[in-house]
Amino acid sequence: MSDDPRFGLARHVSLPGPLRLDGGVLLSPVEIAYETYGTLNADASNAILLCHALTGDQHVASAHPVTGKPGWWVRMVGPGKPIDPARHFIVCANVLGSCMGSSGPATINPATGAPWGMSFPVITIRDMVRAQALLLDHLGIATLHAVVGGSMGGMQAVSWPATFPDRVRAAVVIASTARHTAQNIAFHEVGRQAVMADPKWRGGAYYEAGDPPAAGLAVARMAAHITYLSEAGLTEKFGRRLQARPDRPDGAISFGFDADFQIESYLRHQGISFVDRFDANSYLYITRAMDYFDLAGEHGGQLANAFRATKARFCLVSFDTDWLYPTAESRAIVHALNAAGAPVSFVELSSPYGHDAFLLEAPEMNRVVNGFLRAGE
Ligand SMILES: CC(=O)SCCNC(=O)CCNC(=O)[C@H](O)C(C)(C)COP(=O)(O)OP(=O)(O)OC[C@H]1O[C@@H](n2cnc3c(N)ncnc32)[C@H](O)[C@@H]1OP(=O)(O)O
Ligand SMILES: N[C@@H](CCO)C(=O)O
Repeated sequence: MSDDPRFGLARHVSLPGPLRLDGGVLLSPVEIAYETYGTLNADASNAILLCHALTGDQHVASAHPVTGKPGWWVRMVGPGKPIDPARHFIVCANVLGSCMGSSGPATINPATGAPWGMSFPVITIRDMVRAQALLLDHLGIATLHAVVGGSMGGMQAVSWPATFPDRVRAAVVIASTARHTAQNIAFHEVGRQAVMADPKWRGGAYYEAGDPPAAGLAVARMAAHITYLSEAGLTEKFGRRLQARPDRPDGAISFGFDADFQIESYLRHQGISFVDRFDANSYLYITRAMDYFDLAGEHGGQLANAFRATKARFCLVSFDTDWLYPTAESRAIVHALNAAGAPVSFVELSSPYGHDAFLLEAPEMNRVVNGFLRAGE
């Protein structure tokens, strides 16, 4: 860990709260693990809050402590990048319910001295946002220069001006939506049932045995990962090609149930590597939070109502091959912003990579985010 403010500083804070959750529970204390990059300027006007997606974390531009891989948005965050520690004070916090240091099912319930497990309260995207606001209070940041996020990070980004209309000047919402559809909920339910069907899940009380429901979580990730890709991307990357195996040097079909196709081997790899870095109960809680997300529902059934009180500028970005949160979902937000009279720019970008395109090299996305942020500086 470097003390150089241009690089990520890993921090953790235990805030007394209490935080009143949408489900009615008062959470106290509120543990938040977060990273900062750059320096807060004298009038605290250069803060950017980055919001991570479902399985992301605070390590946005620093190496992941388990996998050792570079942070999940090094393409967007860093010296000379659109979100630049030379200009911005960048904050990225592990969301409530996750497993990288913030309060969640794997953390200790102070009332019992044992991990919360499934007694952790059900949380919402708005609860995540409120926890982030507590962190900003702690950091002395009254108003954000911008809040930025993709996928579930975009749900938080679009919720921020709706929840705290005066605390954010700009929101960048990428590959996201203002609500989960029946199809979104359906895929999540398949994943949750895979976790719960694993006998090692034990009703969520697997921490002390040290033997988590890895098989169930891996299957959940495999199913979910398909939704992050596109048919064109899968065809280009794998097609119907067979996986090379030591027992089949001629590359012929094996007529069995091992991973014969490259796509099968790839998905198994994605599933197996995921369980090393993620907690199964957190997966249940966060997917549930996403399923409950319905910004219009939170505002009397009219999405435009969510934006009437804010003066924030908005930037919406979608990808043409994202069938998880297709462009129509971004357009619905744009229409609501127009109806509310909020300034918004919107672009649909072309990419063969589906939903996860926002995590990959996307020069156009960087150009759009850079231009939008600079216009407010
Ligand atoms: C947004 C956030 O907040 S962070 C969370 C985001 N991170 C993730 O979702 C991590 C998992 N997701 C991914 O890997 C996503 O596809 C991306 C977009 C992040 C990365 O995409 P890409 O760089 O194109 O990587 P790709 O999808 O090809 O996966 C590469 C991995 O598959 C492996 N792989 C590729 N082909 C095969 C195959 N036929 N058989 C087995 N493994 C394979 C590679 O060896 C590599 O393994 P490694 O990650 O252990 O090094
Ligand atoms: N692949 C990303 C985006 C999913 O929405 C993740 O796992 O968090």
